[in-house]
Amino acid sequence: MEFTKGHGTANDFVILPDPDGALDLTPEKVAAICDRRRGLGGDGVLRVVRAARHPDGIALAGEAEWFMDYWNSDGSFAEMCGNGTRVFVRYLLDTGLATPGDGDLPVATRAGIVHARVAGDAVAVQMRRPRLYAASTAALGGLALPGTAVDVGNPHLVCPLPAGLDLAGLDLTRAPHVDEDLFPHGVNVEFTAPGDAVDGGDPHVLMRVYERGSAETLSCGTGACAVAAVALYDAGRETGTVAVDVPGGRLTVTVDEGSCWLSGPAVLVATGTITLV
Ligand SMILES: N[C@@H](CCC[C@H](N)C(=O)O)C(=O)O
Repeated sequence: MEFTKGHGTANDFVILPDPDGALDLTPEKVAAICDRRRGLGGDGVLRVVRAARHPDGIALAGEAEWFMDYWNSDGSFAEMCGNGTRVFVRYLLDTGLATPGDGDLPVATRAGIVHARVAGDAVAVQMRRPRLYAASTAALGGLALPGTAVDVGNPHLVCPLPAGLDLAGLDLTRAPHVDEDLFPHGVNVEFTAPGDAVDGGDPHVLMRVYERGSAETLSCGTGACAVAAVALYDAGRETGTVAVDVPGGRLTVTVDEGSCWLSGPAVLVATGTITLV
């Protein structure tokens, strides 16, 4: 079958077109596709299905033609993927499955409808406003790092590093330990440090992430939204724009009264065919 490879700030995905939902995709097949040695390699799979043809999308079919069926690289599902949605939109437009109309392009996801806007290399998606809901801790290599739990449609724990700890030096080859009662379905853990001042005086944050279901990735869009919401809260603000630098590049997050815009580059890099066994 056909595939396309794409990424958003080096968060990379294998895109599988399956308009009628006919593909027998299983966790094992997704894990095999995402294997970086034995497969194509990717942080996740984006299956492109008509909303009306997927059980998780059918209720949204009146609002969006396409459903982003997102899978993590270990074969698990997630409710939402910010960078994935941005790459998904790039794919819809480049392949002509959607046309850039006058308004925003709606995409159905497990976390509801997301609206997208394209400007040159950048794709921006409007998601729900992040909700800060609990204090918790991530344990990493003997360190106990306090953080804030944030719901962006999927779960996050944002842990600003104490002064003196080097973000680049963290060992993220293993999953941080988290409170399994607070996060019964797992959690994405973001570690942050303050960035240099940026023009306009908006907050600027450096971030690394250990993703549920995909281990360390070079970027996480929903994670950047969670990090931005915490940075604004810490600055005594409810709304504003935050530059979030991840190992794969820069994401810009604007939190307003009712939503959160995530913007950054989204590119397609290869197409080909694979045999799914
Ligand atoms: N990289 C994504 C998030 C993907 C889902 C996550 N691993 C989860 O299980 O919630 C993003 O860009 O948001």
